[in-house]
Amino acid sequence: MLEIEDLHVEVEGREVLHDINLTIREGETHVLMGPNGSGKTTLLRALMGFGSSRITDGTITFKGHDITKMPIHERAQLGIGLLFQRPPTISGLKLGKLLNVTSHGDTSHVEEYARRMNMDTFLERDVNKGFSGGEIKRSEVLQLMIQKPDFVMLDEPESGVDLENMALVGNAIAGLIEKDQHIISRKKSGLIITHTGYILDYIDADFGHVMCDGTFKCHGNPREILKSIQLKGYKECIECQRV
Ligand SMILES: Nc1ncnc2c1ncn2[C@@H]1O[C@H](COP(=O)(O)OP(=O)(O)OP(=O)(O)O)[C@@H](O)[C@H]1O
Repeated sequence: MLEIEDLHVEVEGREVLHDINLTIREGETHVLMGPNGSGKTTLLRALMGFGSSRITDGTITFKGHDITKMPIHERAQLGIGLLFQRPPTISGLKLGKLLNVTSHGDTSHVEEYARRMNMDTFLERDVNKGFSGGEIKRSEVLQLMIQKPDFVMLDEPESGVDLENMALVGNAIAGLIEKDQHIISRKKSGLIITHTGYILDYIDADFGHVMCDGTFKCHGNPREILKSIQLKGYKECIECQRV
């Protein structure tokens, strides 16, 4: 579904990502770990097409299309969705209106999904305005449930979410990437940034990757990598060099 080849990305004139190679097949879920400032969010923003993450070299292929220079809305139309780490507040745009626009005319599920995410009383509020950290994450997941992307990128979906709502968010994310379906019929793929690994209690991720200083340092079983980071820190990942 997604193929990244030799990607280099600049932010504000500084090369933040280099030599990024990654293949994500249909039905696979990958998790991305790494220390603060290593470039994880920059990668997701480059994959979504934000100009602030400027691609200087390499290619991104999605469903057989070269999307390296494609604008954001066309990538979204092709089936890429992003849950932001810190999404912007959109004053003057009601959440309900945004969901109706995102649903491309099929608004039948908007209220049902909003209720499921405990966001039905937020539909008349401006997007993210005054929302708590956990409410923002529930709102972002709700938007993805309506968008139904084939490839879902999630930037720290656990951050700011209390334990009770973590189950709600975690199960909704599992639904987004069809973890409730048998592996053979699963069509959706995901790339999830996590520091804590809490999301792994709700989705069985297939592959884990560690990013340090703007490039991948290790690939492997997500739970094994997480355990190693918990016990020995990222130093071990850098030395491991299992790339
Ligand atoms: N707009 C910007 N201007 C200058 N530097 C930036 C900008 N955006 C990102 N950076 C820098 O790029 C580097 C990578 O940032 P990025 O947000 O991708 O890291 P991250 O791995 O997602 O970190 P975290 O785990 O803390 O969220 C950091 O050094 C950051 O300061």
